[in-house]
Amino acid sequence: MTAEASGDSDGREVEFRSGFACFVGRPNAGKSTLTNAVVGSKIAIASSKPQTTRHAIRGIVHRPGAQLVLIDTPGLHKPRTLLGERLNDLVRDTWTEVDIVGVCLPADQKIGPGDTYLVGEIAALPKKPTLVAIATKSDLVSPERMAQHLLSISALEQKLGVSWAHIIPVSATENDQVDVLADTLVELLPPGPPLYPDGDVTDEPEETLVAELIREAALEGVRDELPHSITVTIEEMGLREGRSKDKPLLDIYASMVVERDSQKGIMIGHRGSRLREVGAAARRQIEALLGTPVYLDLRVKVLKDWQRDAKYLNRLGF
Ligand SMILES: Nc1nc2c(ncn2[C@@H]2O[C@H](COP(=O)(O)OP(=O)(O)OP(=O)(O)O)[C@@H](O)[C@H]2O)c(=O)[nH]1
Repeated sequence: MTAEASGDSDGREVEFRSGFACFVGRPNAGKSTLTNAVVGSKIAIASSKPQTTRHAIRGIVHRPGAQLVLIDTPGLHKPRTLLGERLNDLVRDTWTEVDIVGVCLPADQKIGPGDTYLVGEIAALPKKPTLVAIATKSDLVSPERMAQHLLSISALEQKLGVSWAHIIPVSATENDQVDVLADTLVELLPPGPPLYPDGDVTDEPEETLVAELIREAALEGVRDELPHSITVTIEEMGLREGRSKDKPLLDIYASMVVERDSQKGIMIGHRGSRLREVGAAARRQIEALLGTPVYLDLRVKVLKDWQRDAKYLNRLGF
């Protein structure tokens, strides 16, 4: 058996498949949760606040004879800030690079203008990816409602001039049909060599994952426009020197960046209570992800109106 081919049950050589897929859908459609479920590991931040995904995070699904790389994109939305515009560009760039696009259409909501706009945009791309329609959040609806939803999805083919390779209902939270979806995506991949070492689940640098986990903890319980104003930077990260190999400690110095002094107050909380809670929650998640005890030094910084400022955006890596 070579690295690029594996035997099937009859002992014949089958070609290795590899490629990229991404999930698209309106904000809150369940894209991040589904990416996590398919990859089987927590790599993309999922939260109940719409539009909290900012990075194209890749998760890697390994199957005998195939490798699927999943890209998690932010929801496409009407840009109100420079950050919004850059995020939309990022989404469009991603669509042109992937082999498969999974369009997430939440079963608990009627297909609306936002969805048809999105599918229409993909249909107009010069190089069309293979399209799979995914009826997400199947656990929230009755079989009757699901049947109706699947019919509406099917009707989009004629209405928008697209063609679904498959239409699949899934529940990411109940882990229903997630395997079926993963297998389907893998089957649709073109022949190609493995793209990542066996066993890697993501190519995101550890620092990005850590920053995302802190941001996820910071988003817990905040309201209104604040979720969009928070970003996290890692100032320094490294194993503490002088510790024995079996007792490592990872030092992380991180800042939660907000746009205004008033937001800083909210993030810190009464006598620092919120900051402590966020720090503790984030530390638990980071330790679980990296398997190392962590010392987390977490601060709050104000970068005035960073979402509208090109200089800040560049500095923050957007
Ligand atoms: N009941 C149920 N809830 C789900 C399911 N998948 C996602 N959710 C919930 O829906 C909300 C949004 O999920 P996300 O995965 O963050 O959605 P998203 O499409 O990535 O959102 P954006 O980042 O805003 O584009 C969260 O509260 C999830 O817990 C599902 O299969 N069933």
